[in-house]
Amino acid sequence: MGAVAKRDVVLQVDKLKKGYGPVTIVEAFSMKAHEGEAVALTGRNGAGKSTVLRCLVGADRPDEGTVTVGGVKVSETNPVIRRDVATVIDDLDFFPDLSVVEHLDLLARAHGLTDPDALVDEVLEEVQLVVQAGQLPSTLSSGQRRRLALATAFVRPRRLLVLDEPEQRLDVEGVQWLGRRLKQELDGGLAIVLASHEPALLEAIGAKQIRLGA
Ligand SMILES: Nc1ncnc2c1ncn2[C@@H]1O[C@H](COP(=O)(O)OP(=O)(O)OP(=O)(O)O)[C@@H](O)[C@H]1O
Repeated sequence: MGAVAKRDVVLQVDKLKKGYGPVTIVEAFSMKAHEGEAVALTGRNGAGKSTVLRCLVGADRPDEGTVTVGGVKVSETNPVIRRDVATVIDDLDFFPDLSVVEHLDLLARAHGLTDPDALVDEVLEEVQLVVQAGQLPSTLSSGQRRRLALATAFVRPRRLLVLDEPEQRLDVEGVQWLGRRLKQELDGGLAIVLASHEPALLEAIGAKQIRLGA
């Protein structure tokens, strides 16, 4: 029997508590995600999945508890965290006057890739936005905007991928593609944490499931 390689912990959450006003949404929430591991948050609408994900990427500050990535405490402004964590939590904050290809090129360069053309072309092909490469985000269909948001995660360095319902608005083939793509990422050693209502996607990537709420 071959030895199983020891996988490093990428994300560690300890006793996270987060609420809004007097309402506690999550409490005493702890989890880990190792290299090559997918962890899915499931549960009903309003259970707190997005709330947890926002705390994981530093977009929201926990009321209590700690979140670390590679041993470094998470904050959105920490350059180590910004380098290591690729996030697709929503797809609304595009620059209105940059085309699809310019978005991907800018992002890749901002993360230190000096000649990203080949990678950007490859990712555009993969998300089927080659024809739309010159369009502004506002002219894309809703599913195409989702594809662009997902593409942004694949043109930059990453150790941890955090995705909020990545299957949203994708067509059937798109969801199947996403399953295959995320599996490749896992095989390459990435850790993935996602919220999802799509059991087929979770099965495709062999995600460990954590159910929030009742
Ligand atoms: N900024 C906010 N102010 C007040 N309440 C909020 C805020 N953000 C979220 N909530 C509440 O927190 C709860 C959890 O919301 P959250 O978006 O985390 O749920 P979710 O599990 O991701 O749901 P869904 O499956 O519908 O996406 C909801 O009751 C929501 O109304």
